[in-house]
Amino acid sequence: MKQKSIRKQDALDYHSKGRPGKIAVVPTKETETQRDLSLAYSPGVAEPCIEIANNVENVYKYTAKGNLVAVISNGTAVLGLGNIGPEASKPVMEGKGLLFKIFADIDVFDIELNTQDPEELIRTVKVLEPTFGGVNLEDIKSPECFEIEERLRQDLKIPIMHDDQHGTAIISGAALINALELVNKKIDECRFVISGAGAAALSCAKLYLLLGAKIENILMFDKDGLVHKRRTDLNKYVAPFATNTEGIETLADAMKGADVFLGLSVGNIVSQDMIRSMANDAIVFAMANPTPEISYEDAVAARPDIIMATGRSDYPNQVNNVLGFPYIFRGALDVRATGIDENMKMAAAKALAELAKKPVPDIVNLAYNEKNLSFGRNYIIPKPVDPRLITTVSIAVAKAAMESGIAQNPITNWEAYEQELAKRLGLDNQLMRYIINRAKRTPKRVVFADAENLKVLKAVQQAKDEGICIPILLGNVQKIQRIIEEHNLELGDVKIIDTRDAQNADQLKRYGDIFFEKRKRRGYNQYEAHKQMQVRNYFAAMMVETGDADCVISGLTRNYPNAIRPALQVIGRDEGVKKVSGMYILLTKKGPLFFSDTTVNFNPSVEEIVEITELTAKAVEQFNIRPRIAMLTYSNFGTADGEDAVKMREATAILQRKHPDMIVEGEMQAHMAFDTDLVRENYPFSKLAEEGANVLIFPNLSAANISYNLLKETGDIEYIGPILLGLRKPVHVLQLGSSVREIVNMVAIAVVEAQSK
Ligand SMILES: NC(=O)C1=CN([C@@H]2O[C@H](COP(=O)(O)OP(=O)(O)OC[C@H]3O[C@@H](n4cnc5c(N)ncnc54)[C@H](OP(=O)(O)O)[C@@H]3O)[C@@H](O)[C@H]2O)C=CC1
Ligand SMILES: CC(=O)C(=O)O
Ligand SMILES: [Mg+2]
Repeated sequence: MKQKSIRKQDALDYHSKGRPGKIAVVPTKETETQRDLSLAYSPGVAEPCIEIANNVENVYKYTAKGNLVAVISNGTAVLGLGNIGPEASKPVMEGKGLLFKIFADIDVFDIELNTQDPEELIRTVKVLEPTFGGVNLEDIKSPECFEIEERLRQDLKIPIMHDDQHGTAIISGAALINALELVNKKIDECRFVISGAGAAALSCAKLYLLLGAKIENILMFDKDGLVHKRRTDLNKYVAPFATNTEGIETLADAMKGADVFLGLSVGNIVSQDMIRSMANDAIVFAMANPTPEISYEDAVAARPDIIMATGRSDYPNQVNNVLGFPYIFRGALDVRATGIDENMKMAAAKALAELAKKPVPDIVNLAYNEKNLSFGRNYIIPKPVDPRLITTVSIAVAKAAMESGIAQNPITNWEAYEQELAKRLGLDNQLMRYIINRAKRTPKRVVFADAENLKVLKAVQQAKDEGICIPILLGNVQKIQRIIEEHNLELGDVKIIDTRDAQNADQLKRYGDIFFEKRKRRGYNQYEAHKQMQVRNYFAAMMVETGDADCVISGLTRNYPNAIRPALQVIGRDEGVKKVSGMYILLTKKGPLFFSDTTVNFNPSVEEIVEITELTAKAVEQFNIRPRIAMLTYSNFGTADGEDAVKMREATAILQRKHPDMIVEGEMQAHMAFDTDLVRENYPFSKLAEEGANVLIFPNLSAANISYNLLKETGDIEYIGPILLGLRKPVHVLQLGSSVREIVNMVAIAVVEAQSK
């Protein structure tokens, strides 16, 4: 249920590796030629400038303003870390930028301001208005944040929201609606204890009142204790929540018999006894970040009837404003709302609450390694990776803005808008997420043939932490342990086998006997067969062959044919397979592309092309993707009769005859695989006329190899491969230069494959 906690060094490495930080600016127009540059900059750029000068509304037409949000902080209330300053807040603000982008395709400039003076901050944000389509204020401490936001809301004509106030209120409001429904309690009868009287807590409390909570049923605490009428230090935002109840001093007193605890303060201030003292079916939202008021484990261990939520992604019920801000701004920007009003916030809260009750898509279950998430005590609110959030919440917000009369650009075709929203979700990382999560469901034993390598060991660490595999390492025990220690890896009691160690003589003997039986009439004498087992790639393959492991990740290599020989000799091909082949997956923005054969067959015959295509189609289906196959060469449907053109034409004909349901088309040039307009116009019969290809089969190894290498080098595209197709059991060979991430991806692919063997 819970993921392994994040290591400090991993978090630091993540931020510092490669280009420091997490976001960058990328051009969205062509910039290749001198003409492009003349259009992008002087002289061409003067034309949109003049158009905007004539009518300022044109700024939305000719610039990025309409999709650009400023995430602005002064670093005074950064998560629960307090006033740590503007520079120290930057990783959080870049993080918000990243989330805006991946969840709602909104571009962000994060702006960290070196001021604690509200007037200066207000003035600064005001003068920034021309640049941005919206402003997300973040981690600005109370009470200053209230006035700052209020004044800016009045003065700016673009949507503005202090996320810690309203984002948090919306999400926790949705979670509260659902939690109360589950425990069958009425909000107006519930007793609330709120720890924190800052930006988030006050805003949540106000929304709870709107939802029906009674102010006399709320006890609020700040750093100095109970917010009570007798106190003289309360500011005007907190004062309305002051109670006149007597006999309650501490949080522990207040928690007795309470129905709901809301924590938006600091970590570790609630004890198990306090949780135990609450009313039946207690609702506990311990939302301080990164450390909640009470840990998830402690709270659920304290009593069985609790509904527990935190702000963290590694436990059930993540009540975090990430579920709101990307989609609220998306909806507000798309209708060009002049603000974000109460109606829009309430619409977002209700849409979220409703979404949690709908059946959960498979991709969400997979992402959380759950079989069947459904509305209940451990699922009161949708998960952040739910692809329906963008359509559900953004549409609700856009509609509400139109109802409020603050939408300057009302939407008329909701169906088209919904499709447009769905397209905004990047597809490039979905496949890998799916594969990794499928691997996590039933992790397999993966033997790493070349474990004396830091990159491999780092990948093993990640794969183990993520729960993808049970690793077995081959190599010199001392050497591996030294690398583990030097780099502070924590592999616990992972199994390490040295194939040269006399201690493993029995296993070697057993494997040698089996190998000799297999190869005794194929060039090996008894001595050689046994000796060969000391070679790690052979030993690893034999572990899988004998059932001592489930899949092999073999060494980082330059020579592919040599590296797959042990697997072929020990494990062999799948039934009916004449030749193995290799596939690469390129993770593009438009979704994954599968390339074959990139690795094994230099110049395949028609029959071999047919087999390569069949093996590739089968592998693609394993990832739950319907293959749409283009048979590539230099000719289109008979326009040339060269050797490769004829080969691909004949292979297509055979495949179409053999597999009438297969979407396979050819022969064709590569651009015909994607340009559906061109295909419809010229070759309307093509099976790829409506939707382009996702599988590309090449006429020979050169073409395939050159193509994927060009794409990955010039397109900055992440790839996985080569994935060996056609073996009886999964063995995958790492290319020299594979990164840690690529190795982890490969492990996940091998595990998924092993699951279906
Ligand atoms: N899960 C989520 O989505 C979100 C979580 N949060 C979390 O909520 C917390 C507060 O954030 P925010 O409102 O922006 O910050 P603020 O600085 O505006 O508010 C912090 C509040 O916590 C109070 N506080 C501090 N220590 C204690 C204590 N020991 N007992 C009771 N109250 C205490 C402060 O009291 P005083 O007023 O006396 O200083 C203040 O009222 C942070 O941990 C943040 O990470 C925030 C937004 C979203
Ligand atoms: C989630 C968030 O915004 C916070 O903890 O401050
Ligand atoms: Mg925040």
